[in-house]
Amino acid sequence: MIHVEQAQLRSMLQSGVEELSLDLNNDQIDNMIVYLTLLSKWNSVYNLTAIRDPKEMVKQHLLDSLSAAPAFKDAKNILDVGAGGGLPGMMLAITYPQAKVSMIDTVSKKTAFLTQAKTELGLRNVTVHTGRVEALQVKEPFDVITSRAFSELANFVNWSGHLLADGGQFIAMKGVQPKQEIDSLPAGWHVDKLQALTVPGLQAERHLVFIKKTQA
Ligand SMILES: C[S@@+](CC[C@H](N)C(=O)[O-])C[C@H]1O[C@@H](n2cnc3c(N)ncnc32)[C@H](O)[C@@H]1O
Repeated sequence: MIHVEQAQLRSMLQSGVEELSLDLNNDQIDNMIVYLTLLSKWNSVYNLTAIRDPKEMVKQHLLDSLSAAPAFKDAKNILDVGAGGGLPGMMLAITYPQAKVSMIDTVSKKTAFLTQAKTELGLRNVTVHTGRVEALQVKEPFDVITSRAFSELANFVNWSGHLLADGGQFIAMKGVQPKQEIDSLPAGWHVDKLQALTVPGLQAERHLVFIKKTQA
């Protein structure tokens, strides 16, 4: 991306961030643009995302992920399952440097990109895992487990439930309100809250689904 285009992308991102009323400083916005540049560069070789136009990436990846960010403001230890090119995990790690953000994906070229981006962005709060989430074992369970464009809610909960701390929650990013998936949640889990999201520059429906363990 040439310099002029980067300035345009930055101003698009900045106005979206203002529309979302997010409290991000210039360094954080700059880091998001560095991430976007890396994603765009690696995408030509690694196929990290089908969206190739950087302006569409600002809307459909960066601002889409950032529209969910307020839901994570109190999280201390987040896992992004099926993080792919790092969405929403990278946006959360830049927005909340005080939180630990782990990302997992089965595809090693995607996690190689995430590891490189972590280094280039200087994100000390990021941990990257390669493999299936079902097989992941950690010492410290997560208080929030998230995913975007990952799987049906039942699979998400069944495959990652062992990683959730007591009192923790899943926050799934979905398009249209996933009524059927909610009805098919495994026993012992319930939807605590459903939230419609507005993404600057996008008309598409977006929802957050908050899922918690049902108390016995
Ligand atoms: C459609 S992509 C979404 C990527 C990213 N979250 C986004 O919104 O751009 C789903 C990702 O989940 C990963 N995946 C699929 N099954 C998985 C599993 N069992 N454990 C971890 N990652 C998985 C895939 O490799 C893929 O990168």
